[in-house]
Amino acid sequence: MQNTTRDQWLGKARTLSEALPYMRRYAGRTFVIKYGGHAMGDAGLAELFARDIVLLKQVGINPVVVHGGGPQIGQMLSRLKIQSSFIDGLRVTDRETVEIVEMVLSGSINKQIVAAINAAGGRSVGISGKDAQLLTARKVTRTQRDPDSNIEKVLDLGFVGEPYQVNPQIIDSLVQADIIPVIAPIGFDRNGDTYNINADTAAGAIAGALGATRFFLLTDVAGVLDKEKTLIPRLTLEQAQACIKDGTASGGMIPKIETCIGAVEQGVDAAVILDGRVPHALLLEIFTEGGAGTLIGRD
Ligand SMILES: Nc1ncnc2c1ncn2[C@@H]1O[C@H](COP(=O)(O)OP(=O)(O)O)[C@@H](O)[C@H]1O
Ligand SMILES: CC(=O)N[C@@H](CCC(=O)OP(=O)(O)O)C(=O)O
Repeated sequence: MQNTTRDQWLGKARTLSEALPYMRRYAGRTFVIKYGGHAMGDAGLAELFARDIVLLKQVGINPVVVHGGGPQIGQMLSRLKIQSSFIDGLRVTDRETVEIVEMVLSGSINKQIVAAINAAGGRSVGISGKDAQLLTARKVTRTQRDPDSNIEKVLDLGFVGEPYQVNPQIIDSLVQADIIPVIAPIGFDRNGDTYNINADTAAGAIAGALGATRFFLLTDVAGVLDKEKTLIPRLTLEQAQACIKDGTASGGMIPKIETCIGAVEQGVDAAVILDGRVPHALLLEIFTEGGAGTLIGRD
């Protein structure tokens, strides 16, 4: 019994000691963390996530949180009896829907995350892509070939946007004031229209514009899995492309990998896809030798 306790203590000490070189390496660096709607489902996990973000700040890293909330938007729309459909993983968003999307993302979810970080001892401020012109969006278009006529038609997704211009000044100002920014993926255009932006895409564009050292995508799988469902710990940009081409990645994993590739090409050192349902997934990934998810980097 006594030995177990001693071994446990030694184990904890070893883990803390192992973290030291990583703390040194990452002090002063910016990490962008995309916190997905599935990953934030459980209240206990959400509290641990907030504590981990505060810990990162405490050891000198500058965390920037970009959140999603797809399942929560879906719940609100069904409560209001508004139908919702998706094209290529993007929610078709009419004028009525974009109001609900903004209300759920910028209103309730954003403030819940901010409150959790503040309750864990951090100083956090919630903004959306509309604040200080952070995310100018342009309308997303998709085309589909009609199988009978073979004619390509343009599909209208409504107010679905993609980042066109990222102006990260407001993030820099918050970071310099030691505040942890929490960002809702809502954009605007010059006509004053509001756009619903996929949270992965928004986070990747922000990570790229900030030249972040790391970009983390917290999701509901261990990372990128191979065809035998085994976790792939590391992918080069070429290998990541191949995963999409050869069908290893499908569905929601495709835009995630594409976003990671885009972020690395824009100057992010490495992007990591990891399981947000694992307690302290971020800490394990950042401060331990093995890491926890799939790291996508230049080499
Ligand atoms: N090779 C793969 N490795 C891991 N997940 C994959 C792979 N191919 C497809 N997926 C699917 O991608 C999903 C993650 O994308 P998505 O559901 O859009 O996540 P989120 O809601 O967190 O944005 C996984 O739950 C899994 O079903
Ligand atoms: C255009 C589009 O599809 N926007 C997403 C925005 C939220 C999101 O991306 O949330 P997750 O990261 O939790 O999936 C949506 O409406 O669901």
